[in-house]
Amino acid sequence: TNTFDYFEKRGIPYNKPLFLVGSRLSVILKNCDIIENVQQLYKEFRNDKISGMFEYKHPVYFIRDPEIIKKLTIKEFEHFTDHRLVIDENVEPLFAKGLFGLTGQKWKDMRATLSPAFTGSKMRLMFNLMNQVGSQMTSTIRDQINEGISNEVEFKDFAKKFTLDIIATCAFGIEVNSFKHPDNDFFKIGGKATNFANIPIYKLVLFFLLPDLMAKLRIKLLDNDLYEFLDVTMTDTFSEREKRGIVRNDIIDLLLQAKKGNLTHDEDQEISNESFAAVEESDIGKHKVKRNWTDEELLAQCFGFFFAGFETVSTVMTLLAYELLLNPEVQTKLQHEIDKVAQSLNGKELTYERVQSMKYMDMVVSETLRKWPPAPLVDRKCTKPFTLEYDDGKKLDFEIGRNFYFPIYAIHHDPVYYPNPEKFNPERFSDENKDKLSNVLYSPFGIGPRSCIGSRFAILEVKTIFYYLLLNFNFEATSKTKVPLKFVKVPTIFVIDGGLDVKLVPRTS
Ligand code: HEM
Repeated sequence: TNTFDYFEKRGIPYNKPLFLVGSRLSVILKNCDIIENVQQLYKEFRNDKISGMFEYKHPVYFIRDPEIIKKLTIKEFEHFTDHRLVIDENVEPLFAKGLFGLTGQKWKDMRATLSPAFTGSKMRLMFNLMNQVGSQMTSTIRDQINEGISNEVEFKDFAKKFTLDIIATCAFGIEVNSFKHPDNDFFKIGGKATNFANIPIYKLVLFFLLPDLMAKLRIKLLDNDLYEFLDVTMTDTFSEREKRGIVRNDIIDLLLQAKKGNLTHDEDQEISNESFAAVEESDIGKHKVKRNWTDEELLAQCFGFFFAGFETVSTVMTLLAYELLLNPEVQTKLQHEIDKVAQSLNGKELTYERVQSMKYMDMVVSETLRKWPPAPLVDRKCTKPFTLEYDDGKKLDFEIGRNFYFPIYAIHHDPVYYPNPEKFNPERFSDENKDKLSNVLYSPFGIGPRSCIGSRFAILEVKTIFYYLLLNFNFEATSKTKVPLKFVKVPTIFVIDGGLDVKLVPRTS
C-alpha cells in the first residue's frame, strides 16, 4: 500500500484502492466486463479532466479530456513513446520483441522498417490474397449449404475462420481453407492461443503485480503451442523464400525486403479514396532506417500481426454482423451498393479500387468501429519526465515509468461528442458529417505515432469479406440470437458471451 497516497499528494481525484487489487476489485471478482469497467472509470469523475486509479499497486492516470490526450500522444509523443508491457523478452521473445512490445529507439527503427509494408499501395498488392480468401471461402459456404449443411452459424467462430485464413496467407504464406479443413493446426492453435478469455484471471493479476517474479520463474503468459508452431513454420518459410526467390506480395516478402534495407515509403503512390478510419503514418514511421534485423526479430513481427489482427478483426466482423441484424435497412442499403459494384464488374474479379470506392461500406465499417472499438482502453508509459500544464495554472509532473490510459470506448460513447451514442448510425460518417470528427474523438486504432500499423489491412479485410458475404447471403436472426449482446466478464477485450447466432439465407440473383 506504500503507493496509495500518490494521487492524494498531487491533488488528483482518484478511485480509492484496496490492498493488492487497487481499483481492480470488480474486474477480479468478474463483476463487470471491459466495457462496463471503462464506462465506470470514465463516469466516476466526469467533471475532472484527469483522475487516478490503481492498477493493483501501481498508480495510473486516467485521462478523459480529448485535448490533453492529443497533447500527450501526439505533440509530446517523445515523452510517452512506449506501452506498458509486463512480458519479459528473455521469457517470451516472440511476444516482447513484436512492434507493440518494443521500446525507445528500437521501436522507432522497427516502426520505420515495417510501415512501408502497410501503405495503400502495398495493400493494393496484398488485396489479391485477401480477395482469393473471400471469394473461395464464400463459395465453399454456399456449396456446403446446398449440400444440406445448416445455414445457421455462430458468427464469431465463422469470422475467425476468415480472419485466420487471411492472416495465414498474408503474414505466413500458408493457404488454408478453414471452412473446408476446420481441423487445420493453424486454426486450432491460433484460436486457442489468442483467446484472452482463456487466460486465468490470477495469472493476469500476477503478471501485473509481480512481473519481475514471473520473469524470474520463467512463467509465460501464453501457451507454448503457438510459439512453437509459428517458429517452426516461419523459419522454414523464410529460408524457402530466400532460397527459391518466391514472390507472393505478402508480408513475408516485405519483411525480407526490409531485412535487406530495400523497403521504403512510397508516398507518391499513396492511394486516393482512403478509408475514414485508417490512420496516417507519422514522420517517425516514414524515416529511412538502416539496421540489421535478426530472423527472430522478423518472426516476432509476424507473430505480433497475428496476435494483434486475429481477435480484433474477427470481433469487428461479428459486431458488424450483429448491427446488420438489428438494422435491416442498413443491410439493404449496403447490399444495393455491393450489387452495383458486382454488376459493374461484369463477371471480372473484384479489385482494390472497387472496394475502396464503396462509400456506404466505409460509413458502415467506420460506425462499427466507433460503437465497438475492440481496444476500448489504450495505455502509454512516460519515458522522459514531463510537466503538463492545464486548466490555467494546474501542473502535473509525469515521472519516468508512470502510465496513463485513454478511454477510446468511453469517448466514442459520450453523448457530448456523439448524440444518441448507442444508436448505430452510419450517417455520422457521411461526407458532410465526418470532417467534424477529430482524430481524438474518433480513434478506434489509437492515436499518434504509436497508433495501429495494421489499420488499412484490417479495414480492407472487413470490407472484402462483407462484400462477398452480403453479395451471396442475407443475414437474419435465428431463434437463438441473443439481443442485446452480453460480454464475458474479462478485463482485457470484448468476448461475446455465447457468441452470435446468424442465419445465412442465400440470395437469388
Ligand atoms: C479492427 C482491427 C484492429 C483494431 C481495432 C486495432 C487497434 C489497435 C490499437 C488501438 C492499437 C494501439 C494504438 C495506440 O497505442 O495508440 C494497435 C496497435 C497495433 N496494431 Fe492494431 N488493430 C487492429 C488490427 C490490426 C491488424 C490487422 C494488425 C496487423 C496486420 C495490427 C497490428 C498492430 C500492431 C503491430 C500494433 C502496435 C503498433 C506500435 O506499437 O507501433 N492491428 N491496434
